[in-house]
Amino acid sequence: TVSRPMGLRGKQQQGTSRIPSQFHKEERVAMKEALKGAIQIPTVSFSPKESNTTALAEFGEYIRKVFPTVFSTSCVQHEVVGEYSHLFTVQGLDPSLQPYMLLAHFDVVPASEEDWEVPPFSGLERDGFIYGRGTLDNKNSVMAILQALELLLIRNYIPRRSFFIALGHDEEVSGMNGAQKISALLQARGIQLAFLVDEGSFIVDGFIPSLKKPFAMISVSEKGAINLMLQVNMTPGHSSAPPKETSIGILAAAVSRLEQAPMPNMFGSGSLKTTLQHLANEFPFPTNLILSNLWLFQPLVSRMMERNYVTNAMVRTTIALTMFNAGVKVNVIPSTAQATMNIRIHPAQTVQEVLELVKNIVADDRVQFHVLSAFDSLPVSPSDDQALGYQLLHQTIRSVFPEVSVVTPGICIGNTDSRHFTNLTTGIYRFNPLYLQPQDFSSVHGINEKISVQAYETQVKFIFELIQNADTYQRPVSDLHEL
Ligand SMILES: CCCCCCCC/C=C\CCCCCCCC(=O)NCC(=O)O
Ligand SMILES: [Zn+2]
Ligand SMILES: [Zn+2]
Repeated sequence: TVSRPMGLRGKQQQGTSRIPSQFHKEERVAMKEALKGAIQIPTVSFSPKESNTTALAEFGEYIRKVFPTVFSTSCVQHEVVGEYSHLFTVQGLDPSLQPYMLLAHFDVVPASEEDWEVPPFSGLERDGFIYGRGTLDNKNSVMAILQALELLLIRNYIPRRSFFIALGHDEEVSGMNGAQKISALLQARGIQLAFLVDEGSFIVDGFIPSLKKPFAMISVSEKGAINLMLQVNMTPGHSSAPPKETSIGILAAAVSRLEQAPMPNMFGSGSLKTTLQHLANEFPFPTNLILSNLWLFQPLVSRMMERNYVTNAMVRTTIALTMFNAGVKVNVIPSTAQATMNIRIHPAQTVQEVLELVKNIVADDRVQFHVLSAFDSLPVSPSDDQALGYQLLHQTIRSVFPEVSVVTPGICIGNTDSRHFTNLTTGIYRFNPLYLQPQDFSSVHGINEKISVQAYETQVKFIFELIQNADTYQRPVSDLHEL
């Protein structure tokens, strides 16, 4: 079924006139140049303790320079939180309306220069694309949110509904110093949010071979995670007379067992089932019938989902080996070997259950387990007709991307700063108004990350529209009758 945004009637609210999302040539040039400048600042998070703080501070100066109206308009207050993160409070005209939040982050993962076609912090434009680390994850959102607000304020728009813009500086390494502190600050002020919009999902295109049309997936939850370090200690010694087993060999065998034994397929108890049911009619025969009758074909579909990395990540807990350390010299048998892995937990499992499974697969008492950090999957946000945030996104997708016929709830396989805001709202939505194809997904944390100039302009337009839609929302007629 293709659900329609039932809660919204698209009618103008008295006193607020609609501003068309049309930008003239000079504005469009300025907005892409502003994004390029943001990409050129290497705001890299290396680890929770190591980031490029000079660049983080420079980024703060940069946004002041390119968005002067945001920083000088009286209805917008700006605060720096946790040294480098930014919180903007945009005061709306109607205090009876519950505020919402637009969330994004401007730190990025490292990028090694030699692998890229263009230098990753150059922000170079080539063939209609702006290249660089952060063009999709997530400086595009940071800049588009501020750009949309700048353009609205220049046009003398005064919002009716208050909203916050929160820009985190350490999302790629936990968000503890940025998003978490912003959340605590707002909680101390007694703020509750109507909803929140963050990065995390897209208009997805080409991830399922027989589905030819792109669809918008709004992630209403995200997977849990464990950062786990395995360690083996053995007696060190001379490499000329090695023991039968070394710390490296024991650990390598343990992690190999983990790679060879995937966690169970949880398709039957996950939200991917709901997502596919929403999409069933978009598939050709016989897939449409198969997806409409999951009671019968669930085993078949759950196996189909395992065929590519992304849909596989949606049906099970995944384990990625990301760091491996041992040894200091070629003729010295090391005492210690360490392997660190990043586990993403399917919502149908808990941290404890997954740790038990991992221990049973390793099945070697010489391997020590050190949990570096862990959290369960996030609560599922509402996506029904009454869910304001979901319906506003739905409405805005329909108007900005009229060619997209299906909007569906889904799960985010990555983690986002939004998980720090569960104390402020039950309506957490992860959606980037951009098309994403498998090769784009590979570039996120990978090489040659890029955004088309046209896609970035559309992202600005989307936020420009979303802010105005949040001001013109009217409760459904059925609700009003009940009053
Ligand atoms: C039928 C379903 C097909 C679905 C295809 C899904 C396509 C992929 C959509 C979203 C990709 C997830 C992006 C994740 C962004 C996470 C941001 C991030 O890097 N956070 C840090 C971290 O997770 O470590
Ligand atoms: Zn991100
Ligand atoms: Zn990221």
